Amino acid sequence: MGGRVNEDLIKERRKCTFDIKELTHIIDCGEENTIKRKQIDNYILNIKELWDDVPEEYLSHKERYENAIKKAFIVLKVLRQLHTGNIQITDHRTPTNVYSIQDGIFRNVNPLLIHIGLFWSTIAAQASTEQQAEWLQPDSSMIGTYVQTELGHGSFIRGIETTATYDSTTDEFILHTPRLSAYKWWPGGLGNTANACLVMAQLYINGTCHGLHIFLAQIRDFDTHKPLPGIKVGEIGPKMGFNTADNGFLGFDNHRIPRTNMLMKNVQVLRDGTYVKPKHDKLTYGSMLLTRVTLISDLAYQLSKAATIAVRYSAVRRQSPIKSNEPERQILDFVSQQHKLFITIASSHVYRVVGLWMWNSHKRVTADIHEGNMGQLPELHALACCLKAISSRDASALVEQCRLACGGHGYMMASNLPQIYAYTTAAVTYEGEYTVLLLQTARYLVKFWRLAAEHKPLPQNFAYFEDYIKKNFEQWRNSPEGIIEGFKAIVAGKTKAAYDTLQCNLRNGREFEEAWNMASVQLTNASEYSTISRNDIEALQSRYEELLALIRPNAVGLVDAFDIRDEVLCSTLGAYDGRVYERMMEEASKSPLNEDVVNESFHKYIRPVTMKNKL
Ligand SMILES: CCCCCCC/C=C/C(=O)SCCNC(=O)CCNC(=O)[C@H](O)C(C)(C)COP(=O)(O)OP(=O)(O)OC[C@H]1O[C@@H](n2cnc3c(N)ncnc32)[C@H](O)[C@@H]1OP(=O)(O)O
Ligand SMILES: Cc1cc2nc3c(=O)[nH]c(=O)nc-3n(C[C@H](O)[C@H](O)[C@H](O)COP(=O)(O)OP(=O)(O)OC[C@H]3O[C@@H](n4cnc5c(N)ncnc54)[C@H](O)[C@@H]3O)c2cc1C
Repeated sequence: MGGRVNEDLIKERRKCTFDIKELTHIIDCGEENTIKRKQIDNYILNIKELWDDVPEEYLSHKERYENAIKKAFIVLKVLRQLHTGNIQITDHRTPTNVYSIQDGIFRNVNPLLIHIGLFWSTIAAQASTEQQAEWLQPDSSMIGTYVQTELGHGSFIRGIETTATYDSTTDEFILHTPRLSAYKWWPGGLGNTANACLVMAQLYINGTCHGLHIFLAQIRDFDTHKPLPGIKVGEIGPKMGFNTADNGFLGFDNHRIPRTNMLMKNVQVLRDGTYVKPKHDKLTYGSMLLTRVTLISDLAYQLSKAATIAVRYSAVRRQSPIKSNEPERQILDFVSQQHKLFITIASSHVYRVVGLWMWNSHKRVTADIHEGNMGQLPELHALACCLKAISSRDASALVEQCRLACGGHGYMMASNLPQIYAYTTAAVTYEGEYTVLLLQTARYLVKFWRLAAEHKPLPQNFAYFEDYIKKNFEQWRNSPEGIIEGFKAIVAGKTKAAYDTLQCNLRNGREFEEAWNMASVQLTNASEYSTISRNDIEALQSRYEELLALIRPNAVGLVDAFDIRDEVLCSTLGAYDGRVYERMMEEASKSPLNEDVVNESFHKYIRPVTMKNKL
């Protein structure tokens, strides 16, 4: 859409006091990544078949999938070319959003998300060298997915019922779904797209269960795409979001796969049925750990999209004068609006930085694991659980806050805020449900509290538990260091309270698991435990209001620095030029209900009633 940029946005951009490009480069982790991202964007923007004229909301469930899968394979081809061809990408999984353009292409989810994001990465991390050489061929016919959750078992994966029984006479595993609750349910791309999958199943050898292991199974014929004999597979139906992801169900009726299809890097089953244990029990859960880490950066990016839309709109939208004799003000001038939006910008930066830090920690810990050192794995797991849970919960709450901050227009699908919310809130549940993951972190903290309470040596990271017990915490100081100290006190106090409740439940004769369950609200809830006083809170509040006023002139600059193209934002409210009302009218004109001046339903249903009364 051509035309002038909105006057208010022009003024906002003139007010900005910092170098927007410099911040963009920081966000992209270096100017070279910004250049790379823009190269990819421009390349992909020129592929016409990837860009729709008709908003996907007007398509049926089936049409949406068909449109998305068409695009997914064009994108897959481009990604392969990028890796081998003229634009070199060195580390495509760094969380710098070099592929953020995909959000614009799909406005929803790439049906190959799990194929690219989980299937290949799990093989790369958990298959033996020989298996990788065979399966990770660039011209492989496999389109895969990650099949773990069952109709009856999501969070508690030890309860998974699908079995893989070793048959030494044929050197095969027999995959079986014993009952309805054991049907696999949810995996992305399983419904229609995948012809292969990684299945999490209970391994049985000679009647002994060895727990959960991962197996590669072909489920559809590579040529005809028909389900193989013994496979029942399909799509699970419409969801709140993720509607282009063809999430599916899957049942096995004694389906045989070769023994060598178990992922055997960390654990092996030999030809004679000998089971060779892994070095750590939970290495099989490695893909979940990696995805949790990756998600933090993705959620930061979703926040930056929502903030860009809501801040630009708030600079353009004028509503109510502040003083009665003045013209209507930009809604961005209302301090309550600033409070809603600036926290979103800040949170995006926080989760971007912490996501990158976690990404690097994951790389470091994985390298240690390759050397046989598992020492850092529990801490990484505890951090990943907590940060995945908190970032997804914060991101969905803040995206919703941005939607509300755009008033009624934020409720329009054309604002793209409802879609960003539907996408973001799914992450609270998948890849480890919020409460369940918080309880994993609580389990880790309580272990160290127990050491502190028993005056046993603590690792350096937990020295503050001892400080709390010895009341060594300094008086509250209004400074970044003071805030960190305050947080440490809160963690220590909260852990102590939960631990005390747990002990009390145990003293009252409860079994540990039951005592844990009774303490679980305390284990997941925070309280105030620091030495902060009422005066400190008042000082913090006024500092916060000062900061809102300081950020105000830079608000548009800050979101411009996220450098998200209009084609990715897909929003009538958030485009760079701020021509909100023109875009809204243009989008409305695409509604099929505007195709005919008089809709045929008038003649069929309305007129017979309204005119009958007149006759
Ligand atoms: C690329 C982007 C893609 C985005 C789209 C993603 C689409 C979505 C995909 C999915 O959702 S896939 C399915 C994901 N499912 C889950 O995340 C299930 C969540 N549940 C669990 O992870 C586990 O059941 C549990 C809650 C961690 C409990 O596991 P389990 O019952 O086996 O454990 P316990 O016997 O209680 O032992 C806990 C023990 O194990 C340690 N631990 C647990 N997980 C890990 C891990 N991943 N890595 C390392 N260690 C782990 C934990 O610390 C405990 O240790 P101890 O305290 O006993 O020392
Ligand atoms: C969009 C989407 C995509 C997905 N993609 C995939 C995929 O590709 N592959 C795949 O295998 N799976 C996938 N999943 C499934 C996902 O991993 C599960 O939904 C998730 O792990 C939660 O399990 P559940 O749905 O069974 O919830 P439940 O475990 O039944 O949880 C329901 C409630 O019970 C509570 N609860 C459960 N256990 C405890 C406990 N121990 N203590 C306290 N409270 C508890 C939870 O907090 C929650 O409030 C996807 C899910 C979604 C929504």
